[in-house]
Amino acid sequence: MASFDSMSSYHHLFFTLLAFLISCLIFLLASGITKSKRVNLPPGPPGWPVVGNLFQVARSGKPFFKYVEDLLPKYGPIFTLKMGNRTMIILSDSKLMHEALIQRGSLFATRPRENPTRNIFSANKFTVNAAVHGPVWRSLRRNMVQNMLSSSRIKEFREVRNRAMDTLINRIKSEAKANDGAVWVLKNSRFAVFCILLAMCFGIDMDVETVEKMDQTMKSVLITLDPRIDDYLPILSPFFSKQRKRALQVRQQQVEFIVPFIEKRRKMVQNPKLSDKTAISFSYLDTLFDLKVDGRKTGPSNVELVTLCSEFLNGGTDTTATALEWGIAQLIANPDVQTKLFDEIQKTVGERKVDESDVDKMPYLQAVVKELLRKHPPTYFSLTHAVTESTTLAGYDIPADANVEFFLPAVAEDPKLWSNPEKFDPDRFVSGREDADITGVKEVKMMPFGVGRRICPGLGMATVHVHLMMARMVQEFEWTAYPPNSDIDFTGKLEFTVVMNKTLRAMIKSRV
Ligand code: HEM
Repeated sequence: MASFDSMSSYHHLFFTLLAFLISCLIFLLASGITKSKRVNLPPGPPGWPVVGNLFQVARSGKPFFKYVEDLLPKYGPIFTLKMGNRTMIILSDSKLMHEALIQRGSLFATRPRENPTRNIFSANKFTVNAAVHGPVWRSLRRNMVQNMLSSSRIKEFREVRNRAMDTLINRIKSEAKANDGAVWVLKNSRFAVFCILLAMCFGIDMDVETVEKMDQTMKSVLITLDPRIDDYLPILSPFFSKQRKRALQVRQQQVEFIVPFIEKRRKMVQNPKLSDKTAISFSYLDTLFDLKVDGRKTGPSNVELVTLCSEFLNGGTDTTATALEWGIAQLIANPDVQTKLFDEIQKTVGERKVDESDVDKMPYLQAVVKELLRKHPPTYFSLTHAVTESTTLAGYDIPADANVEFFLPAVAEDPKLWSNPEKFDPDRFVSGREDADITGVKEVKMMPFGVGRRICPGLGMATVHVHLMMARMVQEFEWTAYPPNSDIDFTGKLEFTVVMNKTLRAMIKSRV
């Protein structure tokens, strides 16, 4: 049986390869006759026919961001990588980013076509992040920004945040007690922010078990969304039928798990008497049930609601927790910064717990967080952009179907824009020596949240979360290296965000 199976898959492989080679030939002939002379793409490393640079990237053994970083000295501010049937144009220069995203913002404001797996999970681009620039995107984004993420709405969830912060501190305390003072930073921050977003999204405070199940569901979705080679070479898709089946299964599990929470909330909204004691007065779902989406007659279906809720949770969880992990690592490596921050907290709030309204009165905390987001943007690329119609930039063609990528660390560590960019130095912002508008309107010097029309709508809320967690964690504990006196390794690795290669475990000592 086994040998028959392998024979048939051998034939399968043979005919697919044959088809692949014939397609290569047709492609080469066709592109030779039609296009190659007309499109003046930015320069880039020479690639192979059809696959382009795909195998060079895959075989380099480097994370993609490292591969790109290593090409910068040679190819500079704008270059091309051909990844199978995708043309990727990578920007790494502050002025070009400003031109694309601010000066010519609406032209660069759309998203490229999705691969089939992403289409399943985005319900055919029915999310703020995946929608093309048009009426659906406008309706979904307006709703998210105005009805959920405006500063007045964010304030309404203050109690949810306070509860999550108390839980965070208690979890850290008990983990330290059980492990001679050692705690994992990413895992704990992630749990705290996930609890906040879950409550905001579904309108209930969830117990630990449900939170963990929800987390598992979200994680399996993110793993399924990892790019595969057939995303770039669709001709290879016959070899990935198992993965496609698995993606559909994961989607079904996600929908089956989340729809009951949606239905529960729907009933509560229709009949407030059904609310139980865990119910919160307002939620993201409430804004979505009857949402009018331009160009559509009906509101979102349950499957679409699952998609929009997942976007809300995924957008803000790993990004925020990643910032905390790098932040605590920097406080450990720079004890003078930690002391200065603690002194400011003490001076500002005294013995009571830090409240989010204190943040305005703590310029050093703000400087630490800003420096942290400059030095360690949680994602090294903004989400992929595309142009609404073919255009040129820096004298090169940008075709309408190209992926336009913005490499964020290149500007945040550009020695032409920053003094000592390598150094983690919050004082650069306090002394007035340097500054940067994070929205990039006048100039792009750092863009951890992107800039322009697609700028992260969660920016305001995310900064509240990072400031508050950082302040509470430093107010309660003194952070040092684990194992004691060891050096922190600041290399990063790509998971869903760029996290620390060696996940941060730290020693804490209670300050009270
Ligand atoms: C420290 C935390 C966060 C960071 C670093 C971050 C970063 C980013 C970046 C770089 C983009 C891409 C911008 C572009 O396409 O040019 C983005 C988009 C987005 N973010 Fe965030 N984000 C964070 C938190 C959040 C939160 C809390 C939410 C919501 C709950 C959120 C929801 C979104 C959405 C929906 C988009 C897509 C916007 C669009 O396409 O119009 N993010 N974010």
